[in-house]
Amino acid sequence: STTVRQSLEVNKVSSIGSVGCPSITQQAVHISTGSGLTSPKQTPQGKQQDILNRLGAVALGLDQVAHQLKSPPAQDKGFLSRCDLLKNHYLGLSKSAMDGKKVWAPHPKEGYKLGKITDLGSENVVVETLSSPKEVLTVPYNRLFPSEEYDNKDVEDNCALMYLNEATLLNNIRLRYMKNAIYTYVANILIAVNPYFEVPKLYAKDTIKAYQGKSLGTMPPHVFAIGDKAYRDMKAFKASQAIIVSGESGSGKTETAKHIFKYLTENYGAHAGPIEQRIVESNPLLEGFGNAKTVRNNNSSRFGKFVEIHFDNRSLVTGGYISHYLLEKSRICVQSEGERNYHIFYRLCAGADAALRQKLGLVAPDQFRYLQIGALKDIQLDDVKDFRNVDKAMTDMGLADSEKQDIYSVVAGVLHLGNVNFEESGQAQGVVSVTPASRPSLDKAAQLLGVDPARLEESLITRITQAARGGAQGGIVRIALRLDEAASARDALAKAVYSRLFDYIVLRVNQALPFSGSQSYIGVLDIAGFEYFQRNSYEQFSINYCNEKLQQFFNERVLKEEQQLYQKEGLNDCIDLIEAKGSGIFYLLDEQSKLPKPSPETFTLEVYAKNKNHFRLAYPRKSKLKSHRELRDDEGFLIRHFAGAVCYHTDQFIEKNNDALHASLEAIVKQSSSGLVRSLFDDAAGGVGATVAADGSVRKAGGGGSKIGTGKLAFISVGSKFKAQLAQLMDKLRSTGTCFIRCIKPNVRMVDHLFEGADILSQLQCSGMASVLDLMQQGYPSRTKFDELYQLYKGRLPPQLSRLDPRLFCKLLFHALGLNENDFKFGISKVFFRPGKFAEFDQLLRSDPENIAALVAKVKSWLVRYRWRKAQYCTWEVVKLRRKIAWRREMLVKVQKTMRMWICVKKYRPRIRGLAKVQSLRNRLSSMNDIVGQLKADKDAAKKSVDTLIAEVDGVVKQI
Ligand SMILES: Nc1ncnc2c1ncn2[C@@H]1O[C@H](COP(=O)(O)OP(=O)(O)OP(=O)(O)O)[C@@H](O)[C@H]1O
Repeated sequence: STTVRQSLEVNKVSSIGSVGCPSITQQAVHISTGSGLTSPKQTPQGKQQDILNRLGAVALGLDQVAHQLKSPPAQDKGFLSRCDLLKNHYLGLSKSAMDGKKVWAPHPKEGYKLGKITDLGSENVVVETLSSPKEVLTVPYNRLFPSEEYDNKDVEDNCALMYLNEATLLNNIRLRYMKNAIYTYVANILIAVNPYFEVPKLYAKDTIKAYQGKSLGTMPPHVFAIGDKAYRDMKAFKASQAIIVSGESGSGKTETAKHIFKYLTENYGAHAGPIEQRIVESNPLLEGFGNAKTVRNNNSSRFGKFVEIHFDNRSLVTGGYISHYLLEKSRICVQSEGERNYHIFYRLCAGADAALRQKLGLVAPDQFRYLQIGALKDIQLDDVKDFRNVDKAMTDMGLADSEKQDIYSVVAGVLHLGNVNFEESGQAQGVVSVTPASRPSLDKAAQLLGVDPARLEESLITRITQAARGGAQGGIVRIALRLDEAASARDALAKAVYSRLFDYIVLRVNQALPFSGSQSYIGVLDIAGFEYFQRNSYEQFSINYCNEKLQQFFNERVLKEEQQLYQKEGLNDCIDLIEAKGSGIFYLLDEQSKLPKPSPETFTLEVYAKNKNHFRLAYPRKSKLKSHRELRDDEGFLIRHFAGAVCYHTDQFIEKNNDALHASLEAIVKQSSSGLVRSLFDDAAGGVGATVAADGSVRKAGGGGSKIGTGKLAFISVGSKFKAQLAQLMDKLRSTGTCFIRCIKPNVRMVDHLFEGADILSQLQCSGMASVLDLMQQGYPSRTKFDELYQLYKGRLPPQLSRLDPRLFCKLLFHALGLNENDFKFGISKVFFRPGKFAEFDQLLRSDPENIAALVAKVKSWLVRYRWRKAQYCTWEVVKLRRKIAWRREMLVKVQKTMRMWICVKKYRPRIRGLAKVQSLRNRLSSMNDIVGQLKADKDAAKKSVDTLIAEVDGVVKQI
C-alpha cells in the first residue's frame, strides 16, 4: 500500500506526462551538473544581454499577440490576461537574472529551493541553489519564480506577498508552520497544516471567545475565523452556509470540522444544552463505527459526511443533521498490511465485560478472520478505554441498553460470520458445504443475527433463481455455488450487514439531534480528497469523481469569471465522461450489471467504444509507467483528472457497484428474529440510506439505488445512489454561501515539525490552490495595508516624508513614482496591486542611493505640488462657497417675495371678488337714481329707498 504522495510523484514524472496532461508535464525537473547552456566563449555582459534579449523577445511576442486581438471576443479575454501574466513573469525573471536576484527553482524533494540564475538556454534556465551543498538545477522557464526580497518573512494572508505564485505560497506556509502558525489565508480560503501536536492555546476557551463576531483578517488566521464568518454571513444574508473542508487522508479534515462544531456550539449554542452536547458526542460514536487505522492516519474516517448545524430565528443552535457518503466496504473483510478493520470490532473484543463477552462468544481479535489480515494492535490506540467512550456516546445519544446489546450482537455476528469456511464435500464434485470446524461460527453468527443456521448455510452455498422456460418465467430453481462463490456470498452478507448497521447508527444520531424551527444551517463537508495508489479500484474512482464535482464547484464559486476559460479547457469533460447518460462510465457499468452474465472486460471495452477519442480517457498501455502498461485494454482505463491521471483496474467494478445480496440471503435477513437486523434490511421503512426529517421521523432516501429483478439479476446500483446523493449535495452547496478550508498533511511520518516540501506542493496543486493563485492574477491579487506599507518604507525616506499619515504617505509614493492608475487601487485600509506591480513598486524604492535621492526629490516636489494644488483647490472651494452663499441669499429673497405674494392673493382674493360684485351693484343703483328722478308719483319715497339701498351697499363695502 504505497501512499498517495509516493504514487503521485511517480505518476507526475512519468505517467501523467506520458498522457499529456499539460500542467503536470511541465513539472518535470532535472538535476544537472553541467556548466551552462550558452556558448562558453560568451562574456558575462554578452550573456546578460542575451538573457535580456530572449526574455524581451518573449514579452514582445506576447504583446504582439495581444495587439492583434485588439478587441477580443469575450472568450479571448482570459487568453489576453494570460499573455499579460506571462509577460510579467518573463520580465520579472529577466530583472532577477540581471540583478542576480534570488529565484525559486523547483526541487524534487523540497518543492522549491532558493537559487540564482547562472545561465539561460532556449528552453531552460540554469539555477544554482543558495544552500549548501550547492545544487545546479535546470528548469523550464515557466517553472521558475522570482523570490520575495525578504524570503524569511511570513505573512498571514498570502496575498500580501509581492510575488504571488506556488513557490512563494509554499515558502510562506513553511515559515509559518515552523513558528506553529498552522493557518494561512489565500484571500478568503484558509490553508490549515496539520501540526501533529497540540499547539498551546490554539483552541482554548479564551481563543474561542476572542474570535466571536470578528471580521476575517482582523485576527490571526484561524479555523474559528472561518466559522465566525459563516455564522455572520448566515445571519446577515439570512442564508445557509457551507464550509468545505478538503485534503488527503490524515491532513486534519475531521479535526478541523470538530473545531468548527465546538466553536459554533460554544459561542452560539443555548449554553451547553443537550443538543450541543450531542452534536459534539456524535463524533466518537460515528468514528467508532466508521473510522479505522490506516497507514496514513490512525483514526481515518472511511466515509464522507456533510454535517449541518441548524439555527433558530434567534440564530442559536437548535439541532443537527448528518448525511454520509461511501462507507468503505471492502475493509470489513480485508485490510492492507499495517491497517485495521473498523475500530468497533477491536474495541468490542477488548472492552466488553465478561457477561457480554460470553453472550457474544467473543475471543481475541486474532481468532477472527476479518481482523487477522491487518494490524491487530496499535500502541497509540486504547481499545478498552475507547469502548467505554463509544458505549457512553450511545447512551448520551439516547440508545437504550437493549438497543446497544442488539448493535453489539450484529457487530459480533459479522465477526463470527467471517470465520465460516467452506469445503468441497466428498460426495459430488463441485458441491460445497461448511467445514465441520467452522460450524460453531456459523451457529453463533446465525444466533447473533437472528437467523436459522440451516437456512443461513443453505443461502451461503446456493442461490435461487427463476428458470426461464421458452421465454416465459418459470419456477424457482436453487443453484449450487462454487467454493469461491460461497466465500464471496459470505463476505457480501458481512459487508451488507455492517454497512447497513452504519447507516442505522447515523440514523439514530440524526434522531437524537432533531431540529425544530430551523431558519438556516451551517454545513461542514468533510470528504476524502483526490487519491490514487498503485492499484486503484471502484472506491478511488468514486472518490475522485466526487472530487471532480467539488473542484468544479470550487471553480464556479472562487473563480467565477474564469468559467469560460475552464469550459474552453474542458475541465467539465471529465465529469461528463463519468456521469453522462448513454456513454458515461456509471451508466455503462449499470447497463453491464443488469445483464445475466455481466463481464468487467466487456464493460471496460464498452467504455472505450462509447467514448472514442475522449480527451480525458486513455489506454493504460500508452502510459509510461510499466505497471500500467502491463494492463490489457479490457482490464482497466486511465482517466485524466484535474489533479492528474489515474489508472483504474476494473476487475471488481461490477461487484463493488452492486449493493444487492443473493435473493435467498436477503430473504433470510429480512425474516430475522432480531428486530434490529430486520429493520436494517427493511428498505420500505427506511433501512438503507434512510434519512430523518426535521421532526425526527424516518424518511426514505431520495434517488436511492435502483433495484432490478430477482435472483441472479438482483442489482442495486451503488453508483446511481452515490450520483444522486452527490447531485443533492451539489444542489445544497449551490444554494448556500461557501467557505473553503484546504487541509495539508506536512509529512507521511505523521510527526510534528517536519515539512516535506515536495509533498506539500503537490497537495497545494491537487487542491487547486496553485491555480487559484494563477487565476487571481487576473485581478488585483497582491494587497497590503497602508500601515504595513508605511512601516516597510518609512525608514528609507527622510523625516519630512515619513511623518505623513500612512494613507497620504502611500498615495504620495504612488503618484510620485508615476505608477499607472490601472496598476493599483486604493481601498479603505489597503492598497491593491495588479500582478507584479507590488514588486515593481518595491524595486523602485529599493534602488541605489542615487536613485533614492532622485526619488526623494521627486516625492518632495510632488508633495509641494500636491500641497499647492490642495491649497489652490481649498481657496477655490471657499470662493465657490462664498458665491454660492450670496446666490442662495438672493434666491431666498425671491422665494420669500413670491411666497408672500401668493399667501396674500390667497388670503384677499375672496374679498376683492366680493367688492367687485358689490361695486357693480352700486353702479346699477346709481343708474336707478336717474330713473327715479324722472318719476312723477312717489318720487321722494322711491328716491329715499334707493338712497337707503346705496347707504347699505356703502356699508357693505366698508365692512368688506
Ligand atoms: N489541529 C490539529 N492539532 C493537532 N493535531 C491534529 C490537528 N489536526 C489533525 N491532527 C492530528 O492528525 C490526525 C489526523 O487528523 P484527521 O483524522 O482529522 O485527518 P483526516 O484528514 O480527517 O483524515 P481521513 O481522511 O483519513 O479521515 C488526528 O488524529 C490528530 O492526531
